[in-house]
Parts: sequence; C-alpha cells; structure tokens
Amino acid sequence: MNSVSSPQEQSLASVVVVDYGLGNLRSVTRGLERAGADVEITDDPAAFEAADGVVLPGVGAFREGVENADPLREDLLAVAEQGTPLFGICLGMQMLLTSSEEGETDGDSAVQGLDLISGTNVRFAEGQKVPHMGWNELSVERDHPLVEGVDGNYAYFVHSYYAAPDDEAATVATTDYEREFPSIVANESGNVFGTQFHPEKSGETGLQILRNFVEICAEE
Ligand SMILES: NC(=O)CC[C@H](N)C(=O)O
Repeated sequence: MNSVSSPQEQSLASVVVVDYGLGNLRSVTRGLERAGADVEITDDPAAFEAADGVVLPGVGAFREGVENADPLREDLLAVAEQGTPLFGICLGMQMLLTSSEEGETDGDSAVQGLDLISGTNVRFAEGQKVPHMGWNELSVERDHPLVEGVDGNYAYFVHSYYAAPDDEAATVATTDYEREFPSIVANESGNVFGTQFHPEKSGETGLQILRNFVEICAEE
C-alpha cells in the first residue's frame, strides 16, 4: 500500500486522493490542501472508507484508467454506496460513467466504467478540433453544492471525450465547445460527482470548486 500524508494545522476535512497509477496526484493534492483539506494519496481501501471524501483523479485514456483502477473497483463502489462524497476529475469523472467510446474505436471490446452515473462518454464530432484545450465557461444547469459561486466562471479543459449521461438530470453544468456538453455531472443522490475540467488548473474558480468539495466532505 502506498500512502503519503500531509497533515494540515486547521484541516476542514480528511480527503483521500486515489493512487491508481494515473493522474496528476500532486497538483490535485496541492489544490485540495489550499482548499483546507488534510490529504492522503493512497491505494489503501481502508483509507477510502475512513475518509470524509475521496477524489478519483485522472489524466489519460479511458481503457488504461479503468484497467489500472480495476483492483480498487469494488472499494470505490463501496465508497459511493456508503454515501461518502466521491469526486472524479477529467478521466476520473469519465470513469464514473458506464462506458466510453474511447478505446472502442480501435476495435477493442468496450471497457466498463464504474457505472455510478448511467451513460457513456462520447468523442467530439469529426471535424471538431480535439482535444478541447483551454479556458471555457461553466453554465450551471441545476443546484449542487459543488457549483456554489461558479456559474458563468471559466475553467481549464483538456479532453477529447465528454460525458453523455442517460438522464439529463445528471447534468449539473454545461460548457459550449461548438456544441453544449456536460462539464459537471452528478448522480441522483448527489454524493458522486465529477468535473470534465481540471479544478486544480482552473485558478480561483477551480479553488472555489475545491473549497465547495471540502465543505461537502466536512459535512459528512
Ligand atoms: N485529460 C484527460 O485525461 C483526457 C481524458 C480522455 N482521454 C479524453 O480525451 O477526454
């Protein structure tokens, strides 16, 4: 088991950043610490269970992410089941869904995501410049504590696929990149959610999202 802790004087909540061999763990950790969390980077399921909140980071391809996280699959599902806030970032958000078109285009069989939010991830249309890379606007579509104070603000994106939830009620915020796509999604009970953008790379808006997340965790 890998564990790296960074005690904070006045931490508001204990947050685990899941280490499954992918993802910009350090920058996510720094962002969460700035937001007031006591952060542990680990792959220890006991730590997931004990934490006030769990972050599933992610940079890379869907197939690699799902395969790397497979040994932790049941533990992540248990986190969601017990009502602990589970926050997926970019590829981590995409892994919360049922599946993705990514990795199917080369003829491979579909890999299954966590299916905590029913739906797939789809590629931007042929002819659209991908990846969608840069700052873009968030339009909040429905209330969720994660989006307090960020409607109309800008966040930083780097992705070629986006979430297509089966139920439009799962869409918390949208962003426009030649077409509107869900930039923040959440499950029905609201404790599982994800951002397509990188809050840890999104300046003050990203810090606000992370502060909102830490507050959600602190209420656990
Ligand atoms: N930055 C990423 O991790 C991108 C996630 C996914 N491979 C996509 O292109 O949408």
